[in-house]
Amino acid sequence: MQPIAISVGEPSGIGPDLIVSCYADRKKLQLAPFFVLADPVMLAGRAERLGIRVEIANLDSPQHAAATFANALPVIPLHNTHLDSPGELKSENAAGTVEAIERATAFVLGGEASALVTAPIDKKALYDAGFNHPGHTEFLAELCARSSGRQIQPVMLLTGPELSCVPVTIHIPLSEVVGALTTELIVETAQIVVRHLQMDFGLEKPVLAVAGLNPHAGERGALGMEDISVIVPAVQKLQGMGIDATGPLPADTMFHAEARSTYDVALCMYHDQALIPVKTLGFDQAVNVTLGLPIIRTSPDHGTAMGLAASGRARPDSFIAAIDLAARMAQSRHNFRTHTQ
Ligand SMILES: NC(=O)c1ccc[n+]([C@@H]2O[C@H](COP(=O)([O-])OP(=O)(O)OC[C@H]3O[C@@H](n4cnc5c(N)ncnc54)[C@H](O)[C@@H]3O)[C@@H](O)[C@H]2O)c1
Ligand SMILES: N[C@H](C(=O)O)[C@H](O)COP(=O)(O)O
Repeated sequence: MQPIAISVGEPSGIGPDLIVSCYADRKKLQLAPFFVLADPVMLAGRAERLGIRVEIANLDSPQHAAATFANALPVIPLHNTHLDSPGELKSENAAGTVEAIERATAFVLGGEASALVTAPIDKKALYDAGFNHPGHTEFLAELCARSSGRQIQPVMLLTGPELSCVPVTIHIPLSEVVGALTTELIVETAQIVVRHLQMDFGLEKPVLAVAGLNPHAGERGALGMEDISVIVPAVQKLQGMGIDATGPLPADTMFHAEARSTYDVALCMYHDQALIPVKTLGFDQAVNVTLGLPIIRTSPDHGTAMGLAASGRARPDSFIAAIDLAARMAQSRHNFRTHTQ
């Protein structure tokens, strides 16, 4: 397997802390080899602030990253510089943050890396600098579409040991959810989820639970019609395709332990319906995965946690889980392709 590419994320947040601390503990954690798209001076500065001894090797390409990994943290330097300003956003840093995502993605698309792990970005800081994508999920879809020349619908999966959820609508205001939710979108999202659960997670016949939108899944139309007019036809279509899907289920009672044991993934209608239960049950272990892309991409489930940058108090667990899951998914996809070709 090729090494994993990591984009540094927002340099003022905890991304750099997690990268250097995971590298320092790589043997104990048995991490798959990775390289980082980052400003090596900023990264070395953060390691020093944290009192972590890390040797950094600047590389031109990922070619020698796996061999280097045992002795030094392989870093492909950004063309843009990153100021080391923990906890303080700097507008000058935005260009390097976007560059890291773009170049790391290109290495995975080009086959020089097996998967992409993204450290968190501060979305508003990038919006203010002219970045016009809601988040990584949508940006990665555009980068992959540009490279493949075909339209890509990205799907966000948040997965933890106790629960996996997919929001059908992602980064949009709650007031726009009803307008964006269509039977076609639910069906297409579910199909992408099923395909990737088979290909990347080794599940032969995934079971989906589809959440309702309104209280009590609309109370038979008395508390909103979308459950009947939009979600029921989607579930029927999916069942007609042979997909094991049930719903719409009242969202308030589908996440308790016994309910969770009946499905592999909950298909939720909006961002917080999906992410609140996953992060509540496993904030330290859950991983954000983008499905629907030609590449594998994972990320920790948390954000930049600016207040913890350079403090030594950022928990690395979700970042470790993101690296581990990326490596397992890359292996699973490789096995799937080998067996189906
Ligand atoms: N993948 C991503 O790029 C990603 C994911 C989520 C949020 N974000 C962005 O991060 C920024 C901050 O978002 P937020 O404040 O809502 O969420 P956050 O996850 O950064 O922080 C929420 C709370 O959890 C704590 N926390 C987060 N990670 C932690 C860790 N590893 N160890 C210990 N405590 C931790 C924080 O200190 C804070 O109290 C926003 O701009 C948001 O868009 C980015
Ligand atoms: N919606 C995600 C969350 O709350 O964890 C997060 O914002 C990350 O989104 P991207 O991976 O698209 O940046």
